[in-house]
Amino acid sequence: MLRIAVPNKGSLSDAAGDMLRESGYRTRRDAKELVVTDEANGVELFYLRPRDIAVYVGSGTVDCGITGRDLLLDSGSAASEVMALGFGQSTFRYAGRPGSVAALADIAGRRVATSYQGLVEKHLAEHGVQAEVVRLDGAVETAITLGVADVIADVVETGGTLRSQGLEVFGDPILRSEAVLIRREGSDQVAAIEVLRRRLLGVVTARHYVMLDYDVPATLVDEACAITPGLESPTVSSLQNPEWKAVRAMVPRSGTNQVMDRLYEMGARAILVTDIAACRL
Ligand SMILES: Nc1ncnc2c1ncn2[C@@H]1O[C@H](COP(=O)(O)OP(=O)(O)OP(=O)(O)O)[C@@H](O)[C@H]1O
Ligand SMILES: O=P(O)(O)OC[C@H]1O[C@H](OP(=O)(O)OP(=O)(O)O)[C@H](O)[C@@H]1O
Ligand SMILES: [Mg+2]
Repeated sequence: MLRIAVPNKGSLSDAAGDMLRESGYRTRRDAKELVVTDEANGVELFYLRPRDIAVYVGSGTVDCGITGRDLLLDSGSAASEVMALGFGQSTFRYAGRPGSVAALADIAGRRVATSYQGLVEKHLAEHGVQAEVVRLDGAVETAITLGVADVIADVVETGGTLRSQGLEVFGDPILRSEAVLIRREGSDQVAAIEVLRRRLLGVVTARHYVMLDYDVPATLVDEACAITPGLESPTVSSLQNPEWKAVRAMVPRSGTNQVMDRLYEMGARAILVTDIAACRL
C-alpha cells in the first residue's frame, strides 16, 4: 500500500481532497476521519496537519504527501518536491509599519515575528542580516501592534490581513509557494508514486486546458490549425458538407476567448468549449 499524507485542515485541505478525488482516489467522507484505506487503488490516506506532513514524509513513515512548499522548506525535512499542484499559491514576505522599514538590511538588530522560523533564519543568514526571530503559532500580523516584534514574515495571499493591520510588505518575496507533492528519496514505492504523480499531473493539466471544437471552411483548415495547434496535432474530421471540416484541439484555458475571437474572425463557426476532467498525455 502506498501511504499518502493529506492536509486535514487549513487552506490546502479542501483543494487537496478535491484533486485526489478527481485523480480517482477514495477520500474521507467527513472531517473527523483520519485514515482512509482505498483498497481498489492500493493507497492509504493519512490526514495530518500540513506542517507535520514534511516531517512524516522526511522520516519515511509515509511515502509521500501534499503540503505547501513553504512548510517543506521551513521543516528542513529530507523530503523533496516531486511536482507543483497549481493551488494554494501564496508568497512569503516581510512586512512592517510603513516608514519604519524599507529594505532587508533595515531588519538588522530588530525582532522578526513568524510561524516559519526555519525559513526566516535561513533567509536572514543567507543575506548576512542578524536579527532576533520570535516564533509565533499564528495571527502573526498582530505581533507588531502588541509590541513583541518590529517586523513580521508571513504568508501573503490577497494582502488583506496585512492591510487590516496597517502593515506593508517590503523587499523581494522570500519565496513563492503553492501546494506540492513531496516524497522521500529511497522510498520503496517508486512505481506507485509514479502512478500517483501521473494521475495528479492529469488533473493539473486538465485544469490548465479546455477542449475546443469548431467547424471551419475546408480551405481555411491550415490557417485555423495554426491558431489551435493542440498538443501533438489537432484532430481534423470530415463533415457531411465537403466544403467544411471539424477541428478539435486542446487550448490553454487562460487564452480561450482570444482564440475563439480569432477563429470566428477568420470564418470558423459553431465554436464550442468543454472542460476536461482528467487526462494522460
Ligand atoms: N491565505 C492563506 N493563508 C494561509 N496559508 C495559505 C494561504 N494560501 C495558501 N496557504 C498555504 O497553506 C499552508 C498553510 O497551512 P496551514 O495548515 O497553516 O493552513 P492555514 O490556512 O494557515 O490553517 P490554520 O487555520 O490552521 O492556520 C502553507 O503552505 C501556505 O502557503
Ligand atoms: O494575504 P491574505 O489573503 O490576507 O492571507 C494571508 C493570511 O492568511 C493566513 O492566516 P490564517 O487565516 O491561516 O491564520 P493564522 O495566521 O492564524 O494561521 C496567513 O498566515 C496570513 O495571515
Ligand atoms: Mg494559518
